[in-house]
Amino acid sequence: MTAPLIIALDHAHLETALPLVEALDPRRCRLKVGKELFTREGPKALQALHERGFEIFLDLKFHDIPNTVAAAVHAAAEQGVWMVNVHAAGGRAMMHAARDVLDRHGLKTRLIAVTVLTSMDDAGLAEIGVNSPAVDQVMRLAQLTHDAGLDGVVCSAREASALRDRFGQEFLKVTPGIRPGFAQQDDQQRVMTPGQAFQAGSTHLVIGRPVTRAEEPMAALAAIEKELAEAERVSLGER
Ligand SMILES: O=c1ccn([C@@H]2O[C@H](COP(=O)(O)O)[C@@H](O)[C@H]2O)c(=O)[nH]1
Repeated sequence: MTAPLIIALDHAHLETALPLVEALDPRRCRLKVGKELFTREGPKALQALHERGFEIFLDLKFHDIPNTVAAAVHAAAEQGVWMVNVHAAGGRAMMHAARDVLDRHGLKTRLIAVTVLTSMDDAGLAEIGVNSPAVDQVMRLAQLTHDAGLDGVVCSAREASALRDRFGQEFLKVTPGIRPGFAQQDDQQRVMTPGQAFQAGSTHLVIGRPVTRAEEPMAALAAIEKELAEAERVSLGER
């Protein structure tokens, strides 16, 4: 199995993230840099992680007018990140513009779109005027994302099997909200365990606090890898 794990470096400073980074191995995982770390440290954080051999998912979830988002996606891709994302709710024209700028410049950075945040449940969606279950809204935004030619979506693992059925294995399903049995749910609503997520068809599992806040992060990571290997054995046995 090529490592499907993406560790979310939700640290305040590069300096506090580096001890964990030094313990990790680029063959075992990719790294996700999000709003907090990037806002404080900027491109130098990407450079430091690239120098250590990691592929980076720059998770800034761009959501603005097409011209602005395309320029931001271009800027991210120029820094050599493996993956970048936008909000699908920004709409078809915005996603087209982002796709187009990468294609015109021959940039291979994966471009994906956030459907419904994993911290949202049906009640939370209703509060913002979306009166359909999360899974329906995910499928609606994923269809738009697919039509706009993006490489995949951010969704919860709970929607992964429906997405696999409609769009196939190649369309990326990047799933945060992963909670192993030993971890707390925190602010996540639509959660699954690593094994369940793998079996449901997640192509990449984003994991933050269950590893980064664990008393022994490397032991937590090893337990997750063991669970994934077991899930893979089961799924191979089923074929
Ligand atoms: O729908 C989404 C989109 C992004 N995230 C990000 O993933 C990680 C999850 O961290 P945990 O500590 O494992 O909860 C975090 O960086 C979020 O910004 C998400 O959770 N849900």
